[in-house]
Amino acid sequence: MAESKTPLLDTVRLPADLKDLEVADLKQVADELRRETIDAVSVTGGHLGAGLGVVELTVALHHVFDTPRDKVIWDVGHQAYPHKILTGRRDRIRTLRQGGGLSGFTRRSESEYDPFGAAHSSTSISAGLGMAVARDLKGEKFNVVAVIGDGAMSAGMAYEAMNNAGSSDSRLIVILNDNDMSIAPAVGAMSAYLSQIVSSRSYRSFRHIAKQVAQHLPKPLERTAKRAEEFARGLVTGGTLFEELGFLYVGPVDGHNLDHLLPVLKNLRDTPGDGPVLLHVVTEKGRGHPFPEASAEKYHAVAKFDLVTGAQSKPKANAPSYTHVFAESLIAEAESDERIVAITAAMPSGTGLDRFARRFPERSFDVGIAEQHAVTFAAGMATEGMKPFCAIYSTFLQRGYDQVVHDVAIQGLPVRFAIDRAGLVGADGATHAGAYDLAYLGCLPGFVIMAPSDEAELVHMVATAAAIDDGPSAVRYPRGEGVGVELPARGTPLEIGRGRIVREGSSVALLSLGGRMQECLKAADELAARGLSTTVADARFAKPIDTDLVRRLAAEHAVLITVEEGAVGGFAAQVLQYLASEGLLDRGLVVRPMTLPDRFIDHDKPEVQYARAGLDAAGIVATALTALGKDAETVARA
Ligand SMILES: Cc1ncc(C[n+]2csc(CCOP(=O)(O)OP(=O)(O)O)c2C)c(N)n1
Ligand SMILES: CC(=O)[C@@H](O)[C@H](O)COP(=O)(O)O
Ligand SMILES: [Mg+2]
Repeated sequence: MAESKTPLLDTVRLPADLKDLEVADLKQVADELRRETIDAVSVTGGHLGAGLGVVELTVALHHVFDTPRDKVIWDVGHQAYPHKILTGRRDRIRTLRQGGGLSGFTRRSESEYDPFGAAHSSTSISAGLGMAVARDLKGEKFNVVAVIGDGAMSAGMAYEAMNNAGSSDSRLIVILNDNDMSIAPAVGAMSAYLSQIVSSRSYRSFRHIAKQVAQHLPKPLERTAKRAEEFARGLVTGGTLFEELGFLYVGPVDGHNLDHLLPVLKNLRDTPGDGPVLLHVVTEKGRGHPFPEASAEKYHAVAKFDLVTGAQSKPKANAPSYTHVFAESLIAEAESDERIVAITAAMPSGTGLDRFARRFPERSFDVGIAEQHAVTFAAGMATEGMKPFCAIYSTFLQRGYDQVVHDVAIQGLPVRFAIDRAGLVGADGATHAGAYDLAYLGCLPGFVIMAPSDEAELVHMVATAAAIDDGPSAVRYPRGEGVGVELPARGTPLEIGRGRIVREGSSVALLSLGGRMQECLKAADELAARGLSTTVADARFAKPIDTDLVRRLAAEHAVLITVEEGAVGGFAAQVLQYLASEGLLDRGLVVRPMTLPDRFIDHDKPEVQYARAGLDAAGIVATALTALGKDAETVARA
């Protein structure tokens, strides 16, 4: 039998198995855990860099704390693969992000060692404080540890939580995992501030930290006086921002050095005290990656790869991605309009705006993970006559919703939203699905909402958005590659609220919005083969809808089916509202709205997710046949 490459890790099924190990053994477990993480991700693909950076921290936390009684909350959860391996999920680790397999993030339903589900960033301090306060109210005793990255620390939620925690008596341990990286290099004043702390102080030894902790964890009665003293000390010595917010700041500590980490964590665990503590650990994203020539940003998420050569097995692209086409179209528009500016919230490569930034560095803004700010920042620019394109994934724009309503829509400001990852996104699953934007934007007066049926349409829609100067607009498009159509050199603005007929028929009308067009065309072929002549129309606009087109389709067909990659309440709701208000449903027209179903769809290949949602050609055909009152067998025989 081949010798195991991970002999010591093989003896660790649960964190309890780490408890009695000596430091030297824990170091070996960490080395083996890193190897196992790399091996697993080479099979599944996924978020590799963040996990590799917290291998030692993960081992140390599970050795020192009594999980799952003590709660460890991983912010975002994309760094939790080593945690999953140590918490009873090693046997399924090679199913990460695959259909039916482990989630790529933490998830309460997956394990009692995941006390809080995540995937969107910067929630850990709020959730941790909630747990700590509940614990104290119930008179229970356990530790709560929130591990948050420097990138996640740029979001408003983290500050809202610290503001609350800093005035709370509840003990919460926040570990700031500072690797000086978000997905892209970390940006902003906070990042510069953290770098300044790290460079101005050498790593703190346990002796130093033990003294620091002993001095600064006052007994409850002395607390107020002590706080005043800390504040005064901060003014004199330039104490950290965290101290001034009411945290005990500990660090910086080398997050890869177990000799330092273990005693510091034990010290925090064993020293009674109230109020929050922040332990600043410094780590390297992608630490120990076998192919160090790749950049740290490339480590963030990888496709399956060959363990020997490092070659990633990405399927060959047959067409440019929508993201790429968006970026190139925006650059083309910006060449002739210097008012165009582009904003991303920490996703420069994901949104394609890294290309824009290379061409127009001074007109490009990465504001960090700060979607709420990104939206209102764009609104501010719009008031000054700039033409902001705010490029945010559909799922992350949810966080900026009040800003979209209050700062953009109500003021009628011409902010252009480039909403990437619309629809189902595959391996990231339900947390990242772009399911709701059609519903949450469609209800806002004055918004123009577009969705391209192919990448050439996207080029025209970017040009349309650039031309809309009297109110907000949005273009939403899916993850992944386009259809492979020829691209125009430059977009031509579309007539607002005007769709188009793609194929003429007579029995069934398929009114498609966005990326399901190819499935509609396949469905039309299949229906035609069964003798059912089918019209296929491209709505282009979810708002305002093309009422002439809807009226015509309703008048000329027995069945009208709308198809969209969005949740209930989106495009179909607009069409049904119109049909019902105009009395067009009163005379026997059969309408079927095809949306994402009213449930969350787990991670899987996108095509499987869509099939499960009934939004593939087969689902459309079945819907049409049922609407006509025919079953597939009868039609096939006829
Ligand atoms: C609200 C939100 N915006 C954007 C993202 C996309 N995102 C996932 S991880 C990440 C970087 C996080 O950086 P950091 O917290 O420092 O963790 P690291 O990957 O460096 O360990 C970003 C931008 C997200 N998950 N949630
Ligand atoms: C963890 C996270 O939120 C991002 O890394 C996300 O997984 C990126 O998704 P894309 O791969 O679609 O850019
Ligand atoms: Mg980071």
